[in-house]
Amino acid sequence: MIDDALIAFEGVTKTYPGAGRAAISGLDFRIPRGAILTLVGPSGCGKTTTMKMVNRLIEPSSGRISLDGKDVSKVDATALRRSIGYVIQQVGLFPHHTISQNVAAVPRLLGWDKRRTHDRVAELLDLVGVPMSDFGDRYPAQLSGGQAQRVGVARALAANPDVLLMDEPFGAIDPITRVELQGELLRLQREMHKTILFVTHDIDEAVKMGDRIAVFDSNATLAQYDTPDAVLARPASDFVRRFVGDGAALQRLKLRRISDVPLVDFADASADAPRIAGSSTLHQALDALLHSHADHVVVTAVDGGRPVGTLSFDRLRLALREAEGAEREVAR
Ligand SMILES: Nc1ncnc2c1ncn2[C@@H]1O[C@H](COP(=O)(O)OP(=O)(O)OP(=O)(O)O)[C@@H](O)[C@H]1O
Repeated sequence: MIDDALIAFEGVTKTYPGAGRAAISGLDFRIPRGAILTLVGPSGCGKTTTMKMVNRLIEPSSGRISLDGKDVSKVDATALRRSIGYVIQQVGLFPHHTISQNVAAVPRLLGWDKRRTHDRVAELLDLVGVPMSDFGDRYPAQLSGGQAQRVGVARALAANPDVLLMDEPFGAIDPITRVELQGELLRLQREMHKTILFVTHDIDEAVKMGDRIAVFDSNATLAQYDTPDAVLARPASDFVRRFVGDGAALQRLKLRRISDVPLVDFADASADAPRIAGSSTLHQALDALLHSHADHVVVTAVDGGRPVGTLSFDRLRLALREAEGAEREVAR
């Protein structure tokens, strides 16, 4: 809902001093409260510039950015930055401070008392899977990249900000840990409902993490702002189509759960059909189908594994087409 936008860009352009062209131009978009917006695009298209204008690390050349209805250029920059969580790729932990001290940085600046700060740090370190009892007294150099990134997330959340800015937060992490961290952030977000601006150059990550995606093109403009499914199903331009690349249909299967699709009675299920939980994605169902000789999977209930129906390859394909049709109806 437009009225519930927490962050709004209106006609925002940034040209760096001496630069021949704008780093980003004519930006207009809104981020609904509690949503994750992923900013994606090729290197140098202006993603980081866009993000840094929200907490005024960079000032726009023209246009207006508002946060909860307030023009950010009218808010004290230090107070603004303390009210917004910020996570970057290189983590940026203070090397000579312990993990606990790092997470406590903003609460200290805000004048929280010792007890409150300690309890908050302990709560957050537990939440991100680097418990204070094991890690609190270590220094950043004594952590793995994945652990340091978790601490970076805890630090950004310390003062419970409404908004999180995340600039390629998992960009330097190995692929397995990266998938783990993505899953954990999504799990946290289901409880936290923060408004998150998440920069990535990886379209797969943008699709997985975003409630909405903003695709920037190499001309420093917004090429498409839409749901991940709509970007994959209906790229707004040749540029977006090329950027999305091959495999858009497969990607879309990752966005739907088996439980969203009407199932067929399991009475006729063949004995060698693979079994898969209804909470799995259609992509996982297809993977199971391709690994078996059966033409359907048996879908089981999340609690207890009781069979609740079957899903065939044809039904899976139909489900994707129907979803596309329904979206077109909504778009009209
Ligand atoms: N401080 C600066 N001074 C001058 N030009 C800059 C500055 N920061 C960025 N730029 C230029 O602005 C453009 C956008 O840069 P930005 O860092 O926002 O892109 P990006 O999409 O985040 O790129 P990447 O994915 O490579 O990090 C680039 O052409 C860059 O060279």
